Amino acid sequence: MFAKDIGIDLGTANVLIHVKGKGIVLNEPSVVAIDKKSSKVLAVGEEARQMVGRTPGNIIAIRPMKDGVIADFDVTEAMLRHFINKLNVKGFLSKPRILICCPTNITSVEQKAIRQAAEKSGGKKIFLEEEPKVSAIGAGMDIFQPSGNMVVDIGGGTTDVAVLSMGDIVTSQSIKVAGDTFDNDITQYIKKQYKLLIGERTAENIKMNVGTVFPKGRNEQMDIRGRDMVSGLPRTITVHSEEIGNALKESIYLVVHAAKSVLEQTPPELSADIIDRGVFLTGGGALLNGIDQLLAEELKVPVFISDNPLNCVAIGTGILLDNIDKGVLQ
Ligand SMILES: Nc1ncnc2c1ncn2[C@@H]1O[C@H](COP(=O)(O)OP(=O)(O)OP(=O)(O)O)[C@@H](O)[C@H]1O
Repeated sequence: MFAKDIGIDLGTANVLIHVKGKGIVLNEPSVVAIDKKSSKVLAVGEEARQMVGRTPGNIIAIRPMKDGVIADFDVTEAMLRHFINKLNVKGFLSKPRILICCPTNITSVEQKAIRQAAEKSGGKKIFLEEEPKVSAIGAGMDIFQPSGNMVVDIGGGTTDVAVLSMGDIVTSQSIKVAGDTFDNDITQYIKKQYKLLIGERTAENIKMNVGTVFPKGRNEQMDIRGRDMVSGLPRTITVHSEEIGNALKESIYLVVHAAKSVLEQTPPELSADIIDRGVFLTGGGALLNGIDQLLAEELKVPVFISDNPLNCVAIGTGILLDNIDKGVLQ
């Protein structure tokens, strides 16, 4: 009987689900809205994201996996179950195998609980895989050959840097500096410079539309609204690329530093391969303006933004599941 195997990118910012034969069927933010009094889940995904920063006192819209770790396990489990149930796995001809990629820093207890949540939702066999490996595969790298491949995956909560060869990670580093940190840097800068309070979503919009991390990068401006810290009233200001670039500088150099230290620990033969093939950027942070140019300048190797960086992990799960009979998953 044909089972539609399922791949899940359980990211701190977004959850993507890939179903064999269908491609990516679900792509939603990792947000859950909860009624504080009854602890009832009111909304999950995009519907819950619309509520962030806009809820009345008794409702909270939370990101259960903020900062690259599972901050609230019960809510993460409820979210995972909600998304799998949406696929109506129980209506499949036979139980699917489920491959889940989750944040790199989670504990073995959390891993076990994620497995159990997926099993309860109807999975026959559950596999967990490391995110940088799967994103490298999704970016089109052939990591199963005896040659060096380097990937820098900049997500919402973590940046994972890894050198892979023969299907496994040779050297790697994971830091809790990624998209959320950049948003927070922008919020703090606007607060300090303009005495203006802005929400999470405004900070993210500034990062995407005006932000740059390369000195000769884009030169844009944008009007933003927030609450004046002195008068308490709404106020509009205009921000420019250069000032946002300065606000992001410190965090970006932590990413550069992580990439450099992984390269420094890489065996020379594999380093030579990386010079030939270049470094691939995956995850939403790969879309940050100028990040490819900055890394190329600092690492002295070619750097490429992969096609569809936000989808690499989900695409990678599909490729692994297609090759499951070759023993690519344990
Ligand atoms: N155009 C863009 N410019 C800059 N950042 C962007 C852009 N598009 C998305 N992002 C950022 O990418 C991040 C989300 O990326 P992604 O979905 O790869 O993370 P994730 O897989 O959920 O997180 P993690 O890998 O930490 O678990 C968010 O911080 C988002 O703001």
